[in-house]
Amino acid sequence: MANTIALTLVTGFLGAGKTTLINRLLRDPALSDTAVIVNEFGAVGIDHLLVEEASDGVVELSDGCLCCTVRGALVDTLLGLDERLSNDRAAKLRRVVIETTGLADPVPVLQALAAHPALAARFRLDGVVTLVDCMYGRATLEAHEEARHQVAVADRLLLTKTDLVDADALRGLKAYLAELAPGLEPLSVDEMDAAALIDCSALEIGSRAAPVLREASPYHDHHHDHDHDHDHEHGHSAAFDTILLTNDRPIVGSALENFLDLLRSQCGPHILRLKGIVELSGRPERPLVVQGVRQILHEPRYLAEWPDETRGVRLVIIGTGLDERYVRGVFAAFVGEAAVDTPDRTALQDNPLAIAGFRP
Ligand SMILES: Nc1nc2c(ncn2[C@@H]2O[C@H](COP(=O)(O)OP(=O)(O)OP(=O)(O)O)[C@@H](O)[C@H]2O)c(=O)[nH]1
Repeated sequence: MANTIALTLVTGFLGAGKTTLINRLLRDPALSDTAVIVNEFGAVGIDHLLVEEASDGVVELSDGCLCCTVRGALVDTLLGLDERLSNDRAAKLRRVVIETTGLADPVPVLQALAAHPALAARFRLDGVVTLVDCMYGRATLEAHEEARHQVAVADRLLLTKTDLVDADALRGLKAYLAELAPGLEPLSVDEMDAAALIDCSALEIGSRAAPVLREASPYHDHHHDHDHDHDHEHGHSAAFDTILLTNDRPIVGSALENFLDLLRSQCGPHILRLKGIVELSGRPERPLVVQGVRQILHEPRYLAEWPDETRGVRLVIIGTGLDERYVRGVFAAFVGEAAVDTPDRTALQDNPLAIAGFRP
């Protein structure tokens, strides 16, 4: 079975909409021959919980960022994919979609895939699909080299959140993207079926990635941080902090609202991404998914059911220059665990701004 499985790398900065696209892909009957590999960043895996069909066909690759520490794990996962899937899915397998973390530089991942003889014999790179968030795309691209690499090597550029910007902003972003990836016409992610969006077989594949691959040294000298709790600093353009906040009891809706509101007002410029699964005390049977990208909180939604046994509150905050002690102190206050030297919740809640949608 030589070289028959198409590989698609889905990339895009934090919060660009990768998981949303993956969920669309998984619902598309045209992709029943597809397996998805979801890469997690940081000490906690939330993404795989948000991938709705967390059953056969979805393989979680956790505890590291694909572009550095888990390249070996990716190779192993691809080579051992048959054992991870049902016989039926393995027999039908024609495509593998790899969702990278938002911070991943796709170049070393592509290098790892291209350089491995056993992989090269079984898989062919169909394309790199890069999602760009129309709200924050420009600022993100200007600030983060990884994001520019994601665009530079894209075979297909997909614009997300076009519904949140006006025509002028969209034109401006497209002009900027045309400088980074000349000749590549961005498509809106809503423009066609999910399967068609990721199918790059008609394009001249590899042509965009090739020069970047040639320029980059195959094993650039990373500072590897295998712990991955904080200081995700290994060749990325800046240090990224990840803070995991957990509490094993449900939280009151208004306390969650006020916590998030305070967090955004006090730490907003330092937050790149916030996501979590929350048990609200008024509605414990269904988990609330909280999503934030920079200062914007997206509409929270309830999942139909809990994806695993864990209850309570799980929130991940990824950012730069975050004051972890402050964030933990405020969280502890809102979940009722204030220590002596942390702020009092009543004082913190004295905040007139409320975020719609959190009350059950
Ligand atoms: N309005 C709007 N919201 C969107 C769109 N695409 C994604 N979102 C929302 O943006 C938030 C982040 O989307 P995700 O799909 O989780 O983004 P991601 O790229 O997987 O995020 P990371 O895994 O953190 O890198 C979610 O609340 C989505 O519902 C879009 O086209 N329009």
